Amino acid sequence: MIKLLLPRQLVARAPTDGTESPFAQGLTKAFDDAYPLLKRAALWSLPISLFGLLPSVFVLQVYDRVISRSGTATLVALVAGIFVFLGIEFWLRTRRSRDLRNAGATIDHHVSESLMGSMLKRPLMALEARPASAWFMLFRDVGAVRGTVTGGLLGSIFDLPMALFALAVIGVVALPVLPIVVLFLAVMAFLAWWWADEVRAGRVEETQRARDVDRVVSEICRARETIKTLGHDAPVVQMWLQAYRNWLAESFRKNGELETARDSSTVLLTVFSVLVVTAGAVAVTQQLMTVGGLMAVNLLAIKALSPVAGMASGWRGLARAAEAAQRLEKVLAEPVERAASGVELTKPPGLLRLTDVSFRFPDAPRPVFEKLNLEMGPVGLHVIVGKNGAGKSTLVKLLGGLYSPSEGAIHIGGYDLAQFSREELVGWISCLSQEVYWFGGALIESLRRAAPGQSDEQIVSACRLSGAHEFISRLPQGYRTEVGEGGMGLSVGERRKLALAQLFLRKPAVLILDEPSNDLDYQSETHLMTALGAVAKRRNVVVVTHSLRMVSIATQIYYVGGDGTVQQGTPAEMVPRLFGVQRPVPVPTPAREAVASGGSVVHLKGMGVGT
Ligand SMILES: Nc1ncnc2c1ncn2[C@@H]1O[C@H](COP(=O)(O)OP(=O)(O)OP(=O)(O)O)[C@@H](O)[C@H]1O
Repeated sequence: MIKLLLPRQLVARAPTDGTESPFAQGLTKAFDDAYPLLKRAALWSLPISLFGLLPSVFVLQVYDRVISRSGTATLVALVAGIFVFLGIEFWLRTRRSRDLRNAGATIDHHVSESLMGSMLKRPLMALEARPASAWFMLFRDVGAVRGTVTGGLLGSIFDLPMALFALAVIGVVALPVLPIVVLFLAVMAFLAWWWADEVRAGRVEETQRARDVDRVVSEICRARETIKTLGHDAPVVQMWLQAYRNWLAESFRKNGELETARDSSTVLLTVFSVLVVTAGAVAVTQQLMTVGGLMAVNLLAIKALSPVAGMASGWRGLARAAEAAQRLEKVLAEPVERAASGVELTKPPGLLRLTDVSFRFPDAPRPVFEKLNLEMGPVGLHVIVGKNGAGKSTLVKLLGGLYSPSEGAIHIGGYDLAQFSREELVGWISCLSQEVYWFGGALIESLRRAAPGQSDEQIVSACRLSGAHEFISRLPQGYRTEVGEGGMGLSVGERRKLALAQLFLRKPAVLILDEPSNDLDYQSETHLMTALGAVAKRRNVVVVTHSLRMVSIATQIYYVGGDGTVQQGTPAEMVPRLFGVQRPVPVPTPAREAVASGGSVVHLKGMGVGT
């Protein structure tokens, strides 16, 4: 019954398009789990509906038995009785509210969990396809869907039996006015349907425009520093105002319609009361009904009309929820990355091999790479260089298994990357992307999150290697320092050093770093070169860089041409050609020592980079 009453859009099974996402149907499953609670809430509603009629019965009895017959004892009994019943009604209402709250929480929890899983488990390219604000708004949609069971609409649906009971009682105590009540009920139901044009048309223009405002605000918030630095306030305010005014105009129009509907129903209800009293008075004078019946019918008529009026005002929330639900169902059905194979394999050597690899972004006019054949590793410092936009980051995302080749295959130590899940790969190949995001919280905890189970000593060693230990030691709370959201309170270079430490802690076979010396000062870059040179003696280190110093200590250089090709050679061969200098830059002493000594064994001991 409840399934029939609930909006069909919210419980309908979405077409799966043959996708295998474990999160598809997340919404339907959430509603299925909440269903027993909703069913029980509906059952509580039946006695609540009956108890809802008590005040009118009380009024009827007071007028007909107490006032006309001076029955004080009857009045005492009636008052005592109504208080008992009101107590029971209160208890029933709290039970129903609790069930509805739990149903709402169940839906919220399940859908949020599915959405979070679906977002984090999808391939990087699919993740990048939506801006951060779009993801954020999807999480807000969950609240709109939850609102269908915790909001007023379901309550109105549950109260519909009360309307029928009220009509039945009116039929008994005030039959002459029943036709007027039924007529008004029909008029109100028709108006409710008429006003629900948003639901019928399946469009919620206002909601869409509100989402546009949210998107613009979110972008402005993220770019606040850039806006301030470039003094872009005026154009940004214009951009926001345009979106805001669009929304306001639509909201104004919608609210105008709603207010007209509300005002009309208020006036109609007054007209209705006047008609009922008039017809009732005539009926009383003709002794067709009692004065008590006349007084009671006013209360009963309100009970009969209020669920219908409630449904009329609930349409808007329903329209929003239906739109949100459709969007969520579509997103949850989108494919995610493969699940873990479940087969435990020993960590392979870090030899990366690309065989006939081509890669093209969807809808891009030309491929970024075509029939690429390369080998890197299993140890050494492999430096990728090339002009902006040539495809360096794309190449390292392919090497890290974050992008899948359009054609060809990439192997690590003989295993095709395509067969592994992200969780499996991350232990073998760890990447540090160009943009580092640092989660807030105590430094030591955030560092440990990268590689659970590591001792404090191992964490400190990794920080020494990445160069983070020096600045952490200067902080009054040291490793216990609480950092704000997004690493607030740390410099960009400090965040990069922390992220590097996390990478070292994982002890992968391949370390991939996209422009790691960005934001680092001369000494820090020297330290990084020393560390990477040391690690590269035992592991495969792949670095994208524009730094000639970093290039100079490479084992091999890979030049991404931007025409789909990659050329490789030693620094002695490539540096003069690519950088216009005769020989590689002299390597700074510490870095040279590290490279020469196989990573300064003393330096590396216990630093989380041993095999
Ligand atoms: N998600 C994407 N969708 C479509 N095209 C993309 C996407 N990401 C990058 N590109 C395009 O692919 C090409 C290679 O981009 P990539 O980021 O790999 O360059 P890059 O060599 O790392 O550049 P930079 O040195 O500026 O970081 C560029 O032309 C870029 O515009």
